[in-house]
Amino acid sequence: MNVLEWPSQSPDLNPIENLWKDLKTAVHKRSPSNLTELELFCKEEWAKMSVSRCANLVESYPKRFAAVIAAKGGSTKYYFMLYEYLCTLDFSVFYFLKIMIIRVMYHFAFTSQLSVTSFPTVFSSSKVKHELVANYSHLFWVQGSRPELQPYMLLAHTDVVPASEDDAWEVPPFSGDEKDGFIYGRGTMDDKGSVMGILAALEYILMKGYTPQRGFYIGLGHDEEVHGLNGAVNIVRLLKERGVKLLFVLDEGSAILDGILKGLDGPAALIATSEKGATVLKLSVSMPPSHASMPPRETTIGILAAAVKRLEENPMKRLFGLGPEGGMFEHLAHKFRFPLNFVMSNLWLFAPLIARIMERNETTNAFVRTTTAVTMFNAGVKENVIASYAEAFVNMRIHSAQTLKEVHSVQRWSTVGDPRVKIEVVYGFDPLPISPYDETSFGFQIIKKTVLDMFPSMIVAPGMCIANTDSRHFKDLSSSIYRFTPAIYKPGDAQRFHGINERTSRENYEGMVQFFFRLFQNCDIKKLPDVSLDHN
Ligand SMILES: CCCCCCCCCCCCCCCC(=O)N[C@@H](Cc1ccccc1)C(=O)O
Repeated sequence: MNVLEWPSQSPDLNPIENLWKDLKTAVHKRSPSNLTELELFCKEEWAKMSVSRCANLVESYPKRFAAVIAAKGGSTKYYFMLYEYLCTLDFSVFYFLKIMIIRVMYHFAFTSQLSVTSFPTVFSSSKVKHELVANYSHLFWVQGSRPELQPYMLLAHTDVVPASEDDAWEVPPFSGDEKDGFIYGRGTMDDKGSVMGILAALEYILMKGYTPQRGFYIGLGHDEEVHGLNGAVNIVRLLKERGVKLLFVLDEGSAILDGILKGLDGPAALIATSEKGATVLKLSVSMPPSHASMPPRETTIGILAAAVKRLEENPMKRLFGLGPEGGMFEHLAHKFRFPLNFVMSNLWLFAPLIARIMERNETTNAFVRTTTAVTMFNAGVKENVIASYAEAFVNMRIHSAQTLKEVHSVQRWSTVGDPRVKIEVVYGFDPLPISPYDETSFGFQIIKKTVLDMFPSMIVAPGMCIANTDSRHFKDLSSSIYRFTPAIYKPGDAQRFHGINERTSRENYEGMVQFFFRLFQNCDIKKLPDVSLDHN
């Protein structure tokens, strides 16, 4: 028998993928509540698979071949049917499986479709070297005509958090549908918009025959939403092995805010010069299980629930003004309406007052303190058994004026405050260093100039990223790391990140392409006013 080479992760060529889909649908409908049930339901549903279903799938082979050949090896309707289905799965036992499969599929769509059809010049230009890192991340090197100039790097990521249609999206989250001038879909803001914006700008500048003087890298991670430990970390490792040092790095993490900061006249472009630290703590309580008819005075669930409640009722202390957000508000002060302009210019006096106002809103509260979010709570196996084990996960984002060590000790000794609650650190890292933003900082000034080229009257100020980005892995390659996407966000938009109805306006997307197109050229300017070109 002649055994042909077979692309194992090509869902449109492998009908077995459809059977996996059938199996998952059937098991999902039965809602297994633990691993034993999951295994049992899988076996039972697998045994029910009909011979005719298998025969039909095998018969579809010739059509699949024809479709793949017609798509020149690209994706076909068989792939997309399966993909669409996967996007409808909810958060359940399939959560991790789903992330993994969706990631593989996105990669598949990305490499096979985008490269050939959407960005032909990028992928065929002799100036561009493209390589896959850790199988799914992309590293581009765009050769400059002056190798003596230090390169810079743009970052974005192709992976996304899950989205469920059950969550009442206005359009299906993976449709990419356009409605009222907005492109909807998971990833449009975080962070496929940037991926497409950067590549479209590169395609365009190459098509125009522009040869950049300063070489640059583009890194597109595939696992930012799960820490970037394979994508960004391996890109950094490769660059380190090659002895690369970067003039500056630009990633997602802040934007142009319009109407979000109350009292500010007009939109402000906030170029984040740092990002918060983070830690996840696992709290757990154990005790022997017992019969629900003879409950102990306190249960694992009750003890843990009380600890979690204490965490929510005792937020970390206010630190407003002691980190880079202080500089941000001082820069913006003169653009606030009276009396806020006076208040903001005198943070040394008014910071505690402003902090109290800002903490009332969940977005601005993130600038005031280390935040505490209880994100997962698991306990119990049966409704008439006292749970022997309860666990909760607490996600904290650490304010720049605090350290990881300090946060851990506060939680351990004062807030949780119950020795029966075991506290384990799942992971943690300190707030990131503050990148320079004075007149001699090339990266900051070039990003600012590019914003001003597009929006001449825009307020531009250093900002702070309240979440985390892949750029944190690059701190050994550059001391100038900035987080900024040239998109305009209005009230309500912050909630679309990881939420429902994620979308980008046509203008924002076009602005993104324009921004990177101009940035590529601005990085070639000979001299900043009174600055040396290669300052880092
Ligand atoms: C003053 C008002 C500010 C309003 C902010 C408006 C939004 C500005 C853009 C924000 C972009 C945020 C980008 C976030 C990327 C992201 O989600 N990263 C993830 C990374 C991560 C993954 C797993 C565990 C820890 C960390 C995250 O931070 O959760």
